[in-house]
Amino acid sequence: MSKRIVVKIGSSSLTSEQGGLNRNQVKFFADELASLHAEGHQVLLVTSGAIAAGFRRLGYATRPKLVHEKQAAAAVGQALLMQAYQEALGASGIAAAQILLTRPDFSNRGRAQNATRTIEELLKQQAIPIINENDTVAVDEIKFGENDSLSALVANLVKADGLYILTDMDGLYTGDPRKMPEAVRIESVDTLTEELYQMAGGAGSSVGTGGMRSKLDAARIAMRGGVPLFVGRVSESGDLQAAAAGRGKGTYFVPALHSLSAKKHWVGFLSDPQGKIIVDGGAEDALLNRGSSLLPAGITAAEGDFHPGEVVEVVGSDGRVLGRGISNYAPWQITAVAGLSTDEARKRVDVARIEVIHRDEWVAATILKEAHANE
Ligand SMILES: Nc1ncnc2c1ncn2[C@@H]1O[C@H](COP(=O)(O)OP(=O)(O)O)[C@@H](O)[C@H]1O
Ligand SMILES: N[C@@H](CCC(=O)OP(=O)(O)O)C(=O)O
Repeated sequence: MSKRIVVKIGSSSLTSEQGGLNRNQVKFFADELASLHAEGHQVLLVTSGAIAAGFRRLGYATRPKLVHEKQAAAAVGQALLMQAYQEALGASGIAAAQILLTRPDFSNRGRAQNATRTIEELLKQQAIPIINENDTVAVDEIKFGENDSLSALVANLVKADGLYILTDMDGLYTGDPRKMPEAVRIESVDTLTEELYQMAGGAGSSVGTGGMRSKLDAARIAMRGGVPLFVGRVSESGDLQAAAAGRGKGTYFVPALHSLSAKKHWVGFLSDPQGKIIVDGGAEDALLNRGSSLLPAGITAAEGDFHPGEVVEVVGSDGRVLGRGISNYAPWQITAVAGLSTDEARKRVDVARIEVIHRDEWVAATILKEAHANE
């Protein structure tokens, strides 16, 4: 059966500690991806390595530490990286497509939809989208730094059937095997516990960034999106196909069966609320206990500067956050109809939908907390 597969390859698998791209490794991974592609799967690649590939070419002796230096190194290395993938995938007749993303590309629904549409078209045309963070424009507050979380967000965005995070270690161990030789591999994980986080350490080499800790962060994102995840090593021909078939050298993370719709997932976990709507006790009960939409009658006020279609928090009369949803109204329209019956409201405002927040575009705070508790 054809699957949609996101593969993430870390800097440590593609570059050497002294800097520079290992073209043989790029060729090896490109061939692995081409094999999956030839089996009829839709393949997306999230690749790191721009900074590590570029710093020596730019004249730095070691991987730079300052943000603008890393950005400069990435600008050089990203071109080298893409050139190597183009060449290696081209040999199998596959077009390699570069996509550079930053955090707002996920939190802004319009941008997320645009990215999705482009990716869908590339997949339809049998290309392999090759994704990295847009390092030259990402500043501190919006930077992923490592690509593990980025790959999980991509997997959720495209509703992947699986995410494969490839690294230099064959899975998550009970401790960092570089420091604890007695550590043993964990074969499968269905709940992310504090204990697991204690076992996961930082990066294993000077070119890697997040270590196993950032891979667990990625697992948290992928699992709440319902995407199964594999973290492990692909070092011999056929390893990636084996991993995709459930026989990989690594750890499998199995998400809970139920998951939110893509839209609710975006509202709950990716969006950036732009304001607040304050509601009375009746609306609170309707939203939290009766699965209803938010109607004008239960609203007391709106705060913030948001536009219809943007996400807002819904707050009870005591200030507690009840959840968040997409507002179909601007704040002035809410003020005009707050407390009115639906019929009265219809006479005062011209809106696409009379529900201020539709139930399909609403996520209760309890669901968000539950998701965190299970992580
Ligand atoms: N509990 C653990 N199990 C396995 N590896 C671990 C663990 N804790 C820390 N690590 C380290 O994580 C490294 C992989 O992450 P990282 O260096 O960021 O690579 P990448 O560039 O592939 O993302 C391994 O080389 C290993 O040294
Ligand atoms: N965007 C950066 C990623 C940095 C990095 O090393 O990430 P990772 O391999 O996930 O630890 C780059 O391409 O260099």
